[in-house]
Amino acid sequence: MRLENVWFRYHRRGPWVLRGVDARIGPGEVAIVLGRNGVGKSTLLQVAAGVLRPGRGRVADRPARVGWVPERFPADQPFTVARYLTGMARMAGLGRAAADEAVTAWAQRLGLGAMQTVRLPELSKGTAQKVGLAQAMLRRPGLLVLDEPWEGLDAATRELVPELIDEVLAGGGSVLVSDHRGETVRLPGARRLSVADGSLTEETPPADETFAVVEVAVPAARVAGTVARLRADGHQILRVRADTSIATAQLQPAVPAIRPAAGSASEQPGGATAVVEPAAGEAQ
Ligand SMILES: Nc1ncnc2c1ncn2[C@@H]1O[C@H](COP(=O)(O)OP(=O)(O)OP(=O)(O)O)[C@@H](O)[C@H]1O
Repeated sequence: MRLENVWFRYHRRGPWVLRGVDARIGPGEVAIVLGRNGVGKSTLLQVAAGVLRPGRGRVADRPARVGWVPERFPADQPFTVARYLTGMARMAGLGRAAADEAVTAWAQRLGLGAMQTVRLPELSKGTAQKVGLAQAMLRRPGLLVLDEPWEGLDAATRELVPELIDEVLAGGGSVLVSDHRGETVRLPGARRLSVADGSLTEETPPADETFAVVEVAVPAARVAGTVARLRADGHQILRVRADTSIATAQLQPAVPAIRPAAGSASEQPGGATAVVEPAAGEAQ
C-alpha cells in the first residue's frame, strides 16, 4: 500500500493536518506511527484505513480487507456484542455459518464469551476495546490498522495484541499501529514512522547497536510461559536447555534468577535455562 503526496484537513478552510505525506507499507511489514499528542497520528491511520479521504493525493493499492481498530471503540450502538460481531462478520463477506464460527472463536479468544448478550453501551471501556479488536480480526485483514491498541486493555489482552499482529503479517498482510506509551518494544522488527508538522519521516535504527546475551534460569515447568513472555516483549530466544546444576533454592518463585552468561551454578535437578538476547533498541 502506498500513500502518495497525501494532504488532509478536517475543514475546507482549516489547517492542513497532513501535508504531502508519502509512505509505502509492504506485505508482511508492520510500521509504528509515532509523534506527540495531536500531531496527526490518528488522522494518518484513518486515511490509510480509508476511513478518511485525502483532500489531495491518494492511497494506492490498499488491500481489499481492512481491519480498523479506532482509539475509542464507538460503543453507542444499540446491539448486543454477539449481534454486532455477527453483523460485522457478514459485512466482511462471511456466510452465516462461517460468521457464527468466527464470532464464537474470537469471543472466546478475547474473553468475551460471557459478554455476548450484553449491549454495547453497557460495556466497560476495556471490554469495548476487545470488541473493537474482534471485529477487525473476524476475517483476517490484508491491512490491520490499530490506533493505540493497548489503551484500556487488561494484561492478558495486551499480550494478545502482538500475536494478532503476527497472524496478519504471517498471512502476508500489513499492519499500521500508533502508540504513545512505548509498548512498541513488543513489536520487534517494526518500522518506525514519525509524524511532525504534517510530514512523515522514517526513523532509522542506529547502525552501531550492540547486543548482550542474558541467561535466565526458570523452573522447568515455567519454560513455555517464560519463552512466550520474553518473545512478546521483543527478545530473541537463542536456545532453551535443561540445566540440572541450578539449585531450586536459587530460583525465586516469582522472579527468575538471572546470572551472567559466563557464570556458574550449583547442583540441583528441575531447572532449565532460557538464553535470550534483547531486541533492537532496548536499553541494556
Ligand atoms: N474530527 C475532527 N475535526 C476537526 N479537527 C480534528 C478532528 N480530529 C482531529 N482533529 C485535529 O487534527 C489534529 C490531529 O489530530 P489526531 O487525532 O490525528 O492527532 P494524534 O496524533 O492522533 O493525537 P493523540 O496522540 O492525542 O491521539 C489535531 O489538531 C486535532 O485537534
